[in-house]
Amino acid sequence: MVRPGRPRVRSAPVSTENHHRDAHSAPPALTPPPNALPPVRHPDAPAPGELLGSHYDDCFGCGGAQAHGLHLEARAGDGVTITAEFTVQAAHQGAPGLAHGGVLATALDETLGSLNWLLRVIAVTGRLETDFVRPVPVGTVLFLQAEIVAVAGRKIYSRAVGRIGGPEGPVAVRAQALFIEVKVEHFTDNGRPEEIRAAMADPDQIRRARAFEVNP
Ligand SMILES: CCCCCCCCCCCCCC(=O)SCCNC(=O)CCNC(=O)[C@H](O)C(C)(C)COP(=O)(O)OP(=O)(O)OC[C@H]1O[C@@H](n2cnc3c(N)ncnc32)[C@H](O)[C@@H]1OP(=O)(O)O
Repeated sequence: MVRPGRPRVRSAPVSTENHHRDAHSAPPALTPPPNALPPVRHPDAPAPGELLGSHYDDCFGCGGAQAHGLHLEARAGDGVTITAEFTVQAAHQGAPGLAHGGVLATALDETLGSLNWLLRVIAVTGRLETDFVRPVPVGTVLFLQAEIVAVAGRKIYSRAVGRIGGPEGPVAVRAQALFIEVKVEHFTDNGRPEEIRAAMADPDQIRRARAFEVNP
């Protein structure tokens, strides 16, 4: 029933195509092309089980210096896979008591971004498609699992799921992504000079940036 005085929202026919995709099929821009290759774990990648640590202290996803950041902790898995954990804090709410969808997308993005370290490639997110399957209450630990599916030139195709209630619990969020390999100049040419200068002055950061950049 339409209440008087309330503008009526007209809905156009909606394609149901995306609603019936299973977790393993991808929309066209996220489907690896026929010439794509399986990802190759770099010989110097962190060993399975090793914590990756933060790539940058001020990163909203993993940095320790961000009071309201996610403080996401990622751990290398077998092959080109990663697991990560993130505890939803009160600062991460959208609806009362529930995680904001953008924060959950950030957790997926950060986990997927960390995967590229296993290839020793610097890459940024080009496309990130997220399905929000279940609400995630404040206080919940989100258990993330991610893997690189294929690589085609500079394009890295990956996917991730986030579960609640335990590492084998029900899926709350999932994502498919396309990362694009970039040179370190992507950051040095575009980032705000103060932070770039500070990052470059930290010897450890430089080592990490080099490690990310070079795939000998
Ligand atoms: C100090 C240093 C520290 C370093 C630390 C690193 C840590 C990392 C931090 C991690 C934090 C977490 C992660 C984050 O949050 S990363 C932050 C969020 N992401 C960004 O800010 C990226 C912004 N975008 C760009 O800079 C450019 O658009 C990029 C670099 C991505 C591509 O521009 P570029 O000019 O270079 O390349 P191209 O345009 O020739 O495209 C190349 C190919 O890719 C395909 N394509 C592109 N986009 C899309 C799309 N949207 N859908 C589908 N396809 C797309 C394109 O068709 C082409 O395909 P093909 O024609 O070859 O087949």
